[in-house]
Amino acid sequence: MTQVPDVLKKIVDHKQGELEAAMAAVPLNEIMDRLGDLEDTPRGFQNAIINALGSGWTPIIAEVKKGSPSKGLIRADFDPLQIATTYQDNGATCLSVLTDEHFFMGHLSYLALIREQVSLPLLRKDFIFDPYQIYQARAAGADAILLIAAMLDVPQLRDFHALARDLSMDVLLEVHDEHELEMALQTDCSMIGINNRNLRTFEVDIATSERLAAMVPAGRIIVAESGINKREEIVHLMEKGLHAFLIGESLMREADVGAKLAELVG
Ligand SMILES: O=P(O)(O)OC[C@@H](O)[C@@H](O)c1c[nH]c2ccccc12
Repeated sequence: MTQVPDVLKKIVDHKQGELEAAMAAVPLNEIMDRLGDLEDTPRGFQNAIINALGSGWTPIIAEVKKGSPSKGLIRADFDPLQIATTYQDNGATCLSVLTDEHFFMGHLSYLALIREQVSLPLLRKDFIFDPYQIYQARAAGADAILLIAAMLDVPQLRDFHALARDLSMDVLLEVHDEHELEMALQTDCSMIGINNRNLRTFEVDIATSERLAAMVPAGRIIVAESGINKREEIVHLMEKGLHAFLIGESLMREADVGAKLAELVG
């Protein structure tokens, strides 16, 4: 692991406490029992993206996001289920659901709430550093998890990816520079997210996606993450080899979320 950005350190420190409380309340063996009883199987997150691409559709992973550490409250009138339904009705391919409570104003329970009413595959968007969180994600109704290279080492990335696959979930492995991309390429994770947001400065530069995508060998799905506002940016990034787009804030800021998503899907 290289230098972990301060904000990630702060988040992980806080989450360590939350994790201990969760493990005390619901021990891992109980979660495992629940998983054994789960009737539903994960929805193919990566397959939904591949199918969209195959039919000439722009794959957008629309994010259910109330706030963030850099922006504070993004949307005051926040109803996760209503937003998820609007995303589904307006052409989203998959959904990303923030489950971090303290920094992103999300909740783990949003996954099950949304899953009941919406048929799109769901990504648990959180900061994962312990296998417990991966089991917890599946039990809560996630179809895929996010792994962040900036806060894990290569053996962890490999192990966590393998565990997610054992539980039939997909993995979006997030990188934001060349070094992290090299780490990602040492795993067989087939879906790589390129975060345009620098976690040290919070600055967003869409050129990051373009620069790093050029270094990804064929055969992996490449997702551009953060700071995407316009259809033209998506068209440009598609020409540069990006396959899918993870978009939160520019949707959540609109009064008419559905119209904005329809415009981005094109
Ligand atoms: O709201 P934006 O700029 O469209 O970005 C969405 C998503 O990329 C961002 O929320 C994100 C990317 N990686 C993360 C890791 C944790 C929490 C959040 C994120």
